[in-house]
Amino acid sequence: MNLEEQQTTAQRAVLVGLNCSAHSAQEYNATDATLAELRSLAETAGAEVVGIVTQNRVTPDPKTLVGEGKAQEIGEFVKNTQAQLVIFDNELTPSQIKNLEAAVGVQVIDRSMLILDIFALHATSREGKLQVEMAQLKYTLPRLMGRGTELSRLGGGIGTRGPGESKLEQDRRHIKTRVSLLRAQLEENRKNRAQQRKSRDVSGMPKIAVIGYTNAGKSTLLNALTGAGVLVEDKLFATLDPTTRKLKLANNYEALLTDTVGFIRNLPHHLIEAFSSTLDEVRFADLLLHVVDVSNPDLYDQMEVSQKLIEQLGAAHVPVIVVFNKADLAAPQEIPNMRDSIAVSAATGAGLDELLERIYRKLSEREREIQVLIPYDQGALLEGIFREGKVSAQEHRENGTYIKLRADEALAGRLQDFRID
Ligand SMILES: Nc1nc2c(ncn2[C@@H]2O[C@H](COP(=O)(O)OP(=O)(O)OP(=O)(O)O)[C@@H](O)[C@H]2O)c(=O)[nH]1
Ligand SMILES: [Mg+2]
Repeated sequence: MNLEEQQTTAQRAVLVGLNCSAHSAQEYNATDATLAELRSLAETAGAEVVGIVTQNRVTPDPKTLVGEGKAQEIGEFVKNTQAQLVIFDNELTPSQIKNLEAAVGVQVIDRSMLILDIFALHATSREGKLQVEMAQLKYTLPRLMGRGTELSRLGGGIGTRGPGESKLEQDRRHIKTRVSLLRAQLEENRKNRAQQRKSRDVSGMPKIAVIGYTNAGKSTLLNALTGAGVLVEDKLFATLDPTTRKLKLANNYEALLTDTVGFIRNLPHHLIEAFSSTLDEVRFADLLLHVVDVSNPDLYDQMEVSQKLIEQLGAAHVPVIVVFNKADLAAPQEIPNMRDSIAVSAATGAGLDELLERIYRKLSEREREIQVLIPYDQGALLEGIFREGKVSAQEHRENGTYIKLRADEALAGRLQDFRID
């Protein structure tokens, strides 16, 4: 049975956001935008949001995050609305969860647990499931530990679902063994991916990764450009497993386009760690298409979040084209004018031809290191090599001149027959 079908009626949920003026850390600053996002996340997980409670406080309360009085107020609200679940926008410690559950009388989870829950619902591949389980064992489990029988009473609700679910009632020793096993399997996966990448590299096709905030339209763009048929949904984190398709460009030039898992603010770091093998697709790409939902009022913050994650993933060196998607929903003056950016609509197809051209141009500018041996009777080639390439080594050999250089696509193409790398 599908996990999503297990929950026949929506769980009624109250959302809570704390805004601490004295805190610079983003996770302590719930805003209208983060709460709107929390609502989408909750609805994607199958909850019905019955109310939102907020508090402004100078610093978080170590015991209950919000103040004691506020916690009681939430409890009242839960009773009046017959809510079954309280979801905090801010990160909670295991002891805060325990104290809050005692105060409000129903299950309490935080934003990261909710995100992991959605990941658990949407993971389909074996690798995806292993990655989610690893993150759940590391993040969710410590927050659910020690509740013993209480857990079975709460059983199966949002925040406790997924491949890690059956492990929740096992003891720490078993969990440790499971974590080591998962780590070994994920390492194996990483090696396989590296191997796959290597064989793709041999094909010489450049690799493009489609990245960006969740729900920006990455899968829709992949489908529109390649006819891939990837699932598209107005839900957060519809895509967890990367899909790669061939992209045909001008002059019979081809590239590999990969759709990736979406980004979101305050992404649990255990999740980034667990997904590192799929996120390697980003680091080793030759070009990133950073897809932005230009119709979202939160677009600048979303772009910043994606930018930071690109850096965190070690992909800051990869060239980027910013794709302002959903242009059909935005007024032209709302679309930012930036270097290396383009407005498109993956839904209507507007702007896609120009995007393909830009991709082609950007990839042709791409430089890579090659090694050539130029026979002495082909000396005329040397002039072009020294004019257009960046030569780092040169040596006269018996059957020609050996040269190591960085060359763009055009030069590398001209030298194809003389390559020895
Ligand atoms: N109006 C409009 N809607 C779009 C456009 N592109 C995508 N959408 C819609 O936006 C929603 C999200 O699209 P997806 O392609 O699933 O987004 P994604 O970035 O892959 O999302 P995740 O995989 O969940 O991170 C869907 O409802 C799409 O139909 C567009 O250009 N215009
Ligand atoms: Mg997607």
